[in-house]
Amino acid sequence: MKEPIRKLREPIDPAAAPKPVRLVVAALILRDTDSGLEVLVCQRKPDQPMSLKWEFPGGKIELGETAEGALERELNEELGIVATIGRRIARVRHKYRNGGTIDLQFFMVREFTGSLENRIFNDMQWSPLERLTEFDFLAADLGLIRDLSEGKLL
Ligand SMILES: Nc1nc2c([nH]c(=O)n2[C@H]2C[C@H](O)[C@@H](COP(=O)(O)OP(=O)(O)OP(=O)(O)O)O2)c(=O)[nH]1
Repeated sequence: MKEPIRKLREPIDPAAAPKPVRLVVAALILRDTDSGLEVLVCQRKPDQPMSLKWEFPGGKIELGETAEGALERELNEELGIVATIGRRIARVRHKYRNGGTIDLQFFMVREFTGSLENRIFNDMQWSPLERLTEFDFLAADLGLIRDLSEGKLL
């Protein structure tokens, strides 16, 4: 027998409702040097949430965008480049302590046009893969940072 539809007595509390998962894309922009591969790392500003932590450039996927399309847009906004988005290297899900969950996809970028310009970050640096653990990265990135620094992914 079908359950009758019951009237909702309690008002819905928006603060108690689960937050939707945020879909985020980020780029491992790589360059070859005589001493090996380097990747571009970026530091969040002091007035941002999770201030001064390090991350890879990127951001949230907007409605109607593909992951690659979103990343191309973010890299253009943040760094002033037109990037060719390469293969996806990793995907992680992470629950931050504020209750927000992110689904984070990392893509490789080996080619771009334009010159890198720091438009939004506190700082930006090229890091050899084996030195990535010296940066204070966002918690969701830590597994990837360990694997990259141990030469496991690239
Ligand atoms: N771009 C980027 N974001 C990351 C990384 N790791 C990680 O946890 N994130 C999180 C931080 C942010 O909460 C979210 C990216 O959102 P965003 O770049 O569009 O905006 P935002 O920092 O202002 O974040 P928010 O306050 O809107 O949550 O993903 C990473 O390596 N790169």
